[in-house]
Amino acid sequence: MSSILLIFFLVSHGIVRQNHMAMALNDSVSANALTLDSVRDSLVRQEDTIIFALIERTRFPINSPAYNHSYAKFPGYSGSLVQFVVRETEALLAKAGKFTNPEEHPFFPTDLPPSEAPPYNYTKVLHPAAASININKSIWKMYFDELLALFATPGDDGNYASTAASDLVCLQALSRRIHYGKFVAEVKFRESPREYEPAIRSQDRDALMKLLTVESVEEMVKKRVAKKAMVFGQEVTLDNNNAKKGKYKVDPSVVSRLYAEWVMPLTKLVQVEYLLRRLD
Ligand SMILES: O=C(O)C(=O)C[C@]1(C(=O)O)C=C[C@@H](O)C=C1
Repeated sequence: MSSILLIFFLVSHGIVRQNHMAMALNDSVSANALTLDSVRDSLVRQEDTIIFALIERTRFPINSPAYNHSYAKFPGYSGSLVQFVVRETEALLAKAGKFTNPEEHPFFPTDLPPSEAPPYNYTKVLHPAAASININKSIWKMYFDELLALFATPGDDGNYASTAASDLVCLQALSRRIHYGKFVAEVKFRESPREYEPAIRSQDRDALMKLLTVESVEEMVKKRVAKKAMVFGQEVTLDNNNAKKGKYKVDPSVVSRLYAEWVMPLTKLVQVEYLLRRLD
């Protein structure tokens, strides 16, 4: 029963998000309305999603059996509980049409079932080569090998399935944000094709990285996400005297570091990968 509830939660969650992002495509990333401001607005909004997802994950301690390959045997699987939850959920959401949206990228793309939903005509914004770019392997590694230990408290409360469901929400939010680099790169290319074309023709990664980097924006992003972590993660009480000042559900410096060391560098990597293929 509980696994049915879990799947139901994940499905409804995925579908709600998909509708939200489909709106984003229609509203802010329609082919003509594509501007650097509109894609940056989406990145700013996605910060909220990521920070709330991290806050939700902090409801559980680290719960390491969820990541231990020998914890449980699920039929047909040799991996961990979290792999089982992510694979099974992605298979279900694939049938419901999730991955027909160019903003969505599966963590386990091999053997995904086809969509059984009626096709939706997403605005075609990206170069077709975008479909070949999926860096979720690096995002998975970063999340489990580096990030998790920085914000989840030590301990074990037995809630492994819910923990895995929370991890999935974090992973999806991070993946969507990082792969949004495709849209950022497309808008940058459209705004100054003459600047980008020589570096694309010579397949010069370093030159592309230099062209697309805006350090002042990165500084702003790092400060803003730390501030959001303070605002979203504070203890809210009606009694001012009881407010636990300076105690946040997720450490603002960890969120800032997440963006500085992983989210922005990986978004830039996606941008470079996309631009390298932009003239194919
Ligand atoms: O806003 C941009 O111009 C982006 O390319 C996005 C982004 C980011 O990931 O937030 C990445 C590279 C830039 O150096 C600044 C910010």
